[in-house]
Amino acid sequence: MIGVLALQGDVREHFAALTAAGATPRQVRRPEELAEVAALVIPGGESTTMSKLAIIFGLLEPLRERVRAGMPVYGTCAGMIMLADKILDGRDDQETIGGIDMIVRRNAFGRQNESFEAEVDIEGIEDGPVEGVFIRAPWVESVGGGAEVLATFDGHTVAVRQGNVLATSFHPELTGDHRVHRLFVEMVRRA
Ligand SMILES: NC(=O)CC[C@H](N)C(=O)O
Repeated sequence: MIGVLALQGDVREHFAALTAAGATPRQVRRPEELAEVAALVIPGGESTTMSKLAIIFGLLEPLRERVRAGMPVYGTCAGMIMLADKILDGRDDQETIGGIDMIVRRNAFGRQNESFEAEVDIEGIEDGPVEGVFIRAPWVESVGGGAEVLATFDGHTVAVRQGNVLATSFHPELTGDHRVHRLFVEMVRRA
């Protein structure tokens, strides 16, 4: 059973992608719901709003604890920002869950290009590149020793994995290509 953090963002699209990848998704809005899932997807959306709502719903600390305890998590775009140990260009009061030893810059591609698509080769994904949908997307400015870079675009890191935590700058849930979700479901099965 894989939860989708349903505070804000493209929750429905992740539900569809996870279902297509063979998982059973559940909405997570409350700590009790978090306790019932084995893994979690953090959708794209707006990380400042997600941060605020996670605090209001009493989820921030429980999320940090579960990630520290090894729960598999996958974050796309705003979800990637939520999984960064440190962010740049965030709001002053913006909190993250953390989990990946990386510095992520919010809206990094956005300054050049609000929204675009590009082919991205991802380590561990076979049968060619995925179509990366970038929407006011962050990039990974730097990663620490424990984090593994899985993909770059235009010289910038756009997919990272550290142990059971996976993050992409782009939105595979919007493409109908479920290979990244299948990769995550595999990670969950092996965890
Ligand atoms: N597509 C997205 O998730 C955009 C992320 C958004 N720019 C943020 O800072 O949270």
